[in-house]
Formats: sequence, C-alpha cells, structure tokens
Amino acid sequence: MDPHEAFFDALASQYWAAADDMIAPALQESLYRACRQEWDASHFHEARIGRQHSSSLAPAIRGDSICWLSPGQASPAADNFLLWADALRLDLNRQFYAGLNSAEFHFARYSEGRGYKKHLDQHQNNPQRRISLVLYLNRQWASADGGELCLYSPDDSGREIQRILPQPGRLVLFRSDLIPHEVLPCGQARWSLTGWFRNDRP
Ligand SMILES: O=C(O)CCC(=O)C(=O)O
Ligand SMILES: [Fe+2]
Repeated sequence: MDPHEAFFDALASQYWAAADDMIAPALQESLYRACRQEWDASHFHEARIGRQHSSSLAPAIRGDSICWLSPGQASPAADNFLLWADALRLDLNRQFYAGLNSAEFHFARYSEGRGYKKHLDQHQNNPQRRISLVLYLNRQWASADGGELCLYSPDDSGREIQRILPQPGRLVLFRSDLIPHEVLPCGQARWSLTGWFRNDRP
C-alpha cells in the first residue's frame, strides 16, 4: 500500500490533508537552516496583497515576509525540496489527473502578533493555483503559541472545519479554489515554506 494513500484519500474526500511524516526530518531541518540563512541575509520582503500592478502592503490583513525559492539559485536544501515537491506533483497528477504542470514556493516568516486574515489562494489574480502546500519549519510550537492555520468549509466560509498547529515538519495540502483559510496571530516568530501547484496553460 502507498504510505501516502491515507493522505491522498483525505485530500480527495475533504479537500485538505495534514500529516507529520511526509517529509524526512533531515530535509525539514536543513530547510529550516536555509530559511534562517535567507532571513539573516535580508532576502525576505514583506508580502503584498491584491493584483500584481495595484498590490499593497497591508500588514493587518497579511502579516508575513517572504522569500521566493528559485531552482539552482537557492540552497541545496531548497533544491532537494523542489525535487521532492516535483515528485509529489507527479503523484498528485497520477491520483487526481490534476494536470499540474508547474509550482512556486516561498519561505514565510510571521513576526510575533502577525497572521493572515481569511482568504482563498485561488483568486482572479492567480487562477492557475490549484493545490496549496504549507510545510512548517518551526523548531518547536506549543498550543499557547497560537498561529494556527484555520480551515473553513468549502460550502460555508463561516464554518471552521479544522485548526492546525504549525508544528515542526507538519505538511498541509488543500484545494486552492475551495478552502478558505486564515492564519491566527502567532505568539512567536512562525517559519514555514508555502507554495502552490499550478496548472499553467502552455
Ligand atoms: O502559513 C500558513 O499556515 C498558511 C499561509 C497562507 O495561507 C498563504 O500564504 O496563502
Ligand atoms: Fe493562503
């Protein structure tokens, strides 16, 4: 049996899935170190909201700073992650005939007190985003640290269906077009790798 079968089943039936054993601890640890290096090198910038040409900073809505990963230019850890993510993309295509043909990822850091208000990842600006991925890189995280990812019902965006603590190595996938979600304010700096599997028409 495919060890990821339960994960894919959950994604198919409830449009989201979370697991703590999808990524090797050594890769997670090296990604955390790579992410910290990018932060220390001032390679992060504050994330913006809205359309590309009229986007704005709105830290009360979206409070993270991000650093995009580009193949070959990033660290060996990031390159290993991109290879791993590409294998996952092919698995998703096999399982769901999803036609995912590209992906984009960034490191993200939320300072203490910051979050990201409820939103969908697939919007007019980004119709190509199909599956969202979040991998938490925090070294440790307790419930008292807040910063949960809250998922809401695809049928009723007012109904919370799950709260997920950003614990080390935890991976979450969800349908970018269907699952409204929110990052609650965090009690300490919150580190993650976030991205999207896309369907870009040739
Ligand atoms: O970090 C998370 O838990 C989710 C981040 C998110 O929703 C986003 O970057 O669009
Ligand atoms: Fe999001």
